[in-house]
Amino acid sequence: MDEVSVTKLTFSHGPGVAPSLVDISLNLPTGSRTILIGANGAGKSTLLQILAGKRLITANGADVRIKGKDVFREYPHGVTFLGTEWYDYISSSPKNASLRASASRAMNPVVRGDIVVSQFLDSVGGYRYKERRDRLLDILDVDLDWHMHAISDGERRRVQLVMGLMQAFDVLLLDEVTVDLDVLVRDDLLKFLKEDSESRGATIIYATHIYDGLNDFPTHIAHMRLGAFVTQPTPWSSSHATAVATFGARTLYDVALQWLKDDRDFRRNLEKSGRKARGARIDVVPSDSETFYKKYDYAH
Ligand SMILES: Nc1ncnc2c1ncn2[C@@H]1O[C@H](COP(=O)(O)OP(=O)(O)OP(=O)(O)O)[C@@H](O)[C@H]1O
Repeated sequence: MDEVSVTKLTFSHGPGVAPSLVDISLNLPTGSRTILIGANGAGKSTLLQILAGKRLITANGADVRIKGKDVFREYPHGVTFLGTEWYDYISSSPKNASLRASASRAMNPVVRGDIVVSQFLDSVGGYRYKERRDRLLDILDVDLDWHMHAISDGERRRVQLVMGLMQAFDVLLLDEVTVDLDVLVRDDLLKFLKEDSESRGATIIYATHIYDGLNDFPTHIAHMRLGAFVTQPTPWSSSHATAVATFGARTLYDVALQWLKDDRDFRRNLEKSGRKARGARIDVVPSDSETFYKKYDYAH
């Protein structure tokens, strides 16, 4: 049985809004580590949020399962979603529903308040996972005596990651959260996640735009464009020869670059055939906003 399986998933963010995911299907084996690659807006976060049970889908024939369980009916234990919000970090397990609810109300003021990291981590159950928490404190180089209101964004992110990862997961849904980590901490974190996945058979899906230092991490890579897979999750090998044979490029970075160039060409072709274009506009008539702001521009 696949650890994660999705069949015929189409999802729109609202009535009348164009779908962000179109007829997605995927199957990921236990212990796999998949990198989702795609331009901004490709649908990576939406897919991860649906897998995390954070977005409801209408009954349109889609089937979304983790560990064999339908994520909308019987949410499986052991799934962790790490996004950019603090309350994302409380495990999706129903056991934590009340903690998640209070976290979503109270977390943002708390994490910027005058609370010491050790107390903060205990307040979200850190004492239950001491051994793993301590390992993460070392890896993420976090000082238990830091005051949450007096640390940098990157340091706050590190505390956030300790909190999110201290409970062992079976499936980790990771929506780019390493952007403000320094490269050494990021590298140590990726090593930890890889080792953790290998030793416990945990499955990871990771959406990112940072491919440096990631070549040895995934077991699979996938390419999303306009809410669909252009390349389904496909086994990845860090051997240059195998990567060239399968994907036509030597490194993950080169593969991603090629895929994103393909995406841009694809979009430009769509624009040529009538889709609304992006980028600078060569308007002859000034827009209403330009006329308005020019009129009240006292700087000149
Ligand atoms: N809350 C929302 N309401 C309406 N549309 C949304 C909402 N969130 C995302 N979308 C749209 O859904 C599409 C997919 O967005 P999504 O955030 O999943 O992309 P992504 O691949 O994660 O992008 P990025 O790399 O920028 O994070 C985009 O076209 C986006 O405009």
